This record gives sequence, structure tokens and C-alpha cells, in this order.
Amino acid sequence: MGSRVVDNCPDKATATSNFVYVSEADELGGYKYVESTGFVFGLRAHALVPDGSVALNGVQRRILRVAAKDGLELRPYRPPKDLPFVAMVYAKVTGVLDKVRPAEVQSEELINRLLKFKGQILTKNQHVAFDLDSGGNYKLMIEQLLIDVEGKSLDTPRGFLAENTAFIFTNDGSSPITIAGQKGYASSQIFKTKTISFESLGIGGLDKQFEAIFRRAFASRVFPASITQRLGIKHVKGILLYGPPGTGKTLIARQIGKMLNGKEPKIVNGPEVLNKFVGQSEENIRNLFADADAEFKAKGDASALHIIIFDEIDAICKQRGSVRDGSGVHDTVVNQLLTKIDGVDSLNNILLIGMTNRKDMLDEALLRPGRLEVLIEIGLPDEKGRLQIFKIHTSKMSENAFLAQGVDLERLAEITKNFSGAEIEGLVKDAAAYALNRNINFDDLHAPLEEENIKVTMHDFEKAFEEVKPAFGASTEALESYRTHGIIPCGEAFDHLRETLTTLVQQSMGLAEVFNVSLHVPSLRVDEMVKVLRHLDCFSVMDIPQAVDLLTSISSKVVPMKKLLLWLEMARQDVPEGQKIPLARWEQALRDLS
Ligand SMILES: Nc1ncnc2c1ncn2[C@@H]1O[C@H](COP(=O)(O)OP(=O)(O)OP(=O)(O)O)[C@@H](O)[C@H]1O
Repeated sequence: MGSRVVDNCPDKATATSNFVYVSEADELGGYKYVESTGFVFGLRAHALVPDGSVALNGVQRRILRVAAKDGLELRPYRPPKDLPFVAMVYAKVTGVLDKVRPAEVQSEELINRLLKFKGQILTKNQHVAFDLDSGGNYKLMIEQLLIDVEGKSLDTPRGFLAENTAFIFTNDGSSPITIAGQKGYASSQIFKTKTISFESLGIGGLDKQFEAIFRRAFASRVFPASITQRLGIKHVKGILLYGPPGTGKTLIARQIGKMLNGKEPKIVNGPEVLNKFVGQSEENIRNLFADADAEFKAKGDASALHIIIFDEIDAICKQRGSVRDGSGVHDTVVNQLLTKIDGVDSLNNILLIGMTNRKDMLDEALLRPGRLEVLIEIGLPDEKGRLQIFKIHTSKMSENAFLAQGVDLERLAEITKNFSGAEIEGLVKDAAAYALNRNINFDDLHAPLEEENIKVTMHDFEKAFEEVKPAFGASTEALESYRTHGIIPCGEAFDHLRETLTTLVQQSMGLAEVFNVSLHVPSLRVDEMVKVLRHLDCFSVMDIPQAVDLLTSISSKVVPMKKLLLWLEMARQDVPEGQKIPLARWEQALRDLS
């Protein structure tokens, strides 16, 4: 059927219809669709189109890469019988012209307008020009088409636009057009980019944790509300990152904030929020949520995501009642925080990322479902993670040729067992300081530095390694100080574990050096408490049953070992050296602390 001469559309109505037009005498006139360069268009005949021409709007000319007066091959297109109806279109909306002023478009108007193209065939990567009654010429850039096959969403390269086709408007930040009131579809825009590179984010060894955070806290926000509501999923509003200091908790929280399209995250520090003036701490918490509150009231589910990063959250959330400042400030602050996440006026547009080194000190109420419910441990990095961290922190040196040839990062990762990310960073800095020192002329501090002589060598790293010691794991003194009370046989489970481990160690005598065993004793039952108190010898034997009774009546039937030791220490404070704790003192300490 051959080539047609490209012409402009006769008027605005034809230009915004997404049809292509031929003359009334054209032999293609009998067909409903034509195909060119892989795109399919609805075809209409029009009295104002000259014979032998095809009228295209500017957006169509662009995707077909032709200009007015060019020739264009057109072929009639008969939709195959199995051409599917599109269930969901992922597309970006931008202006028809490259330069377009920022504007806000209501999604309802947008969708109603786009559904006027019902019955047309859409192809992936196609651009569709349209106008809106409220003004403005826009183009829809189709990124992905999904069809519904037996409840599963599958990709399709082409399909019919149907009455019930759903739209998800994405925006990678390149379009100045924001879509308001997306009825939950807005969520698909939360990530700035489609892929994540951890190394470029400067985070080493935390891929698994990141994946877990994504899966558990963000997946629900990527899908449109229409899907999450059908699945009965509620957005996660709080994450707790916990683990030893310097392992990258703050780093990961900040990077999450940067990756998301939401508002700039707010970062606060627990102790900063607390204020000695009555009501001021609560006010600080309210202020923290004020912007999210205002936007949620104005825009509801279409509001952007507000991220609040709460460092040292344990400072404000210590178990309620456990703080003895007599003011009850901590309680009201925690309550205030809980209301915002989970109360009657709770907000759906917030994500609270709490961080702590002391998860055990947190008020359990804060960790219930609907609150800080996703708990992610950020532990010490393994060897692979350490290598990544070394690479991250030496990348600048390496780029600028300051890293000597013989530096073996793999070897360094191997020997830095128990080092946290921050300690690895410290070690790199220390090694660099050695290299710099070597190049300083102490006789003449004004002598010019010869840059090309500055090389950080393996020897510098070795010297730094002698100096920087990890806070965890390696220090025997620290371990001893944790066991001031010796090992207390506190129950059947403990005895069983000890026997099994002893047998294992005996069986592999000679290998014993390489064993590292750590025991975690979560909570003690009544009989176990009796054994522990007996072992610690801090009450007279006669008083022990009553001491346990007091403990369980004031606290609970099951008490964490750490808590028990803390209480004992408090109770012992006013008791003279060598004397047992009197029951009255014990009761008073329990009441003060519970
Ligand atoms: N996994 C890591 N990858 C790269 N750098 C890291 C990593 N962990 C820590 N660091 C380095 O150590 C610095 C301090 O880490 P960060 O403040 O994130 O630790 P943290 O776990 O929040 O510690 P704290 O509990 O003491 O607040 C970071 O700014 C970064 O330079």
C-alpha cells in the first residue's frame, strides 16, 4: 500500500485524538488500524487531508522519526484474535514540548481523558499526545503494559485500551508534571531510580539487610492501593534498625531517605528531643510530624511519603516507667509518638526509622505490629562485607593513585574479624595518616609536599591494624567484665546446652581455640530465678523465695536476666559491703524501677 507524504493534522481535535488521518479517497480508508515502525495507530479518513498524505501530530512524528513532507510507509494492521486488553499501563506524563512549566494535574481528570482512547491499540514505548479541559498539552510516555492472566500480571508489548484499564503514573524526577490524587497509585513513584547500586550508595556488606528492609517495608508502597487493598496489606510505618555502634545504621537510614521520592527525611536524635521543660518534649515530637500531618490532611493517600529518622530512639523510649526522673516525661513522649504511628489520628504517609544499640531497653509497646514492626539487625560485617567496605573507603585514594600497588584489600578484610564499618573506616584513615606523616619534613614544615610520593602502603595498613582495635568480640578483658558473676547455671535448657557444648569441645580437643561460644539467656522463669539468686548469694537463703515472690508480683512471671541483674545492682547500692540485701530494700528498689 506504500508510502504516504507526512502532513500536519488539520486541527486541534484531530491532533489530540491519537488517530492518524488519510484522505477520504485513500485506499487505506477501509481499515481501522495501520502499523508503522512497530507502532499501531487507529486510522480515520478526513476531508481536509490531501490525497496521498498521512496527517500526524508532532508526538507521532517524533516517535516515527519523520518530519512534514517526508515519506512514511504504512501497512494495514489487523489485530490478531488473541490481542489482549491491557489491565495496567505504567506511564510518565510530561508536556508535549520539551520545555514545560511545572504543573499539577488531577489524576481523575487525566484518567477520564485517557480512557477516551478506549479501543485504540497501545504499544510499549509509544507516546500519546492529549489535551486537558483544564488546559495544557501533554504526552503520555508508555513504559510498561500489563495484562491479567488468571490473577497474575504479565508483561505485554501491545494491547487494547479498555474501559477498566488502570494507570500508574510514574515519574523518575524528569517530568515537571506532578499527578495529584492518584487514589493510591502515587505509591509507584516512591523510588527515584529503578535499580539500586549499594556500592555507589557507599554502603558495604548490607545487601541482605537492605533487601529485607525493601521487601518488608517498601514493597507494599510500590504497588497501587487497588492491589494492596485487595491483598489486605497495610503499609509498614516503622522500622527499627538495631545492632552494635558504627555498623552503618545511620548510613543506611540516610541512604533510604535519599533513594525515595518523598520529602527530605527529618533526622533527630533521641536525647535532643527530650527537654526538661514540661510539655516541650511532646511539643518536639508533634513538630516532627507537623508537615506530614498537614499534607495528609490536605491530600490524604496522595500525600508524599515523609521519613523521620530517629537516632538513639532508646533515649526517649526506654521502657515506660523505667526512668526515675519522677517527671513521667518519657511516658508521655512515647505515648505521643505512638499516637502518630498507630493512634486514632495516625498518619498513613509516614515512615519512622528508629535506630538503637540497645534494643533490649526499648518499650515493648513500640515494637508491636503497626508500630516499629520491622526489626532489622545491622550486625558486624562478614569478610565479604568488610572487603566491600574497604573498597568504598579506599576508592578515592585508589582513583587518585594514592594507594600503593601491594595493598591487598582481600587480606585486610580477612584479618579484620569483628571490625565494624566505622572501625574499618578508622583503620583506613589511620593508614593514610601514616603515609602522610612519612612525607612531612619536620625540619621544614613549609617545604612543599611532593604529591606523587604519597602512597598508602600495606605496611601503613599493618601499623594501623596494630592500633585500631575492634570494640566487639576480640577483647578478652571486656568478655571477662561481662561475666563478673561467673556462669550461672540457671535452668534445664542451660544445663543441656552446656553439656552438649562441653562434649563437642572435648571431641575436638586441640580445636578448642577456634571455638567462640556466646550464650544468650533471654528470660528467666520462677525456678530459674531462684537458682540465679542462690548463686549470686545476695539474699539470705531464707529470703530467696520471698524475694522471687516480690519480683514476680511487681514485675512479671518471666524476667529477662539483664533486668534482674540491673535491679540487683540498684538494690545493692545502699547496702553495706558484705551484707545481704534486706527484703524491704529489695521491694523498694523494685517499686522504684517498675
Ligand atoms: N556498612 C558500611 N559500609 C560503609 N561504611 C560504613 C559501614 N558501616 C559504617 N560505615 C562508616 O562508619 C560511619 C559511621 O557509621 P554509622 O553512623 O552509620 O553507624 P551506626 O550504626 O549508626 O552507629 P551508632 O549506633 O554509633 O550511631 C559511616 O558514616 C561510614 O563512614
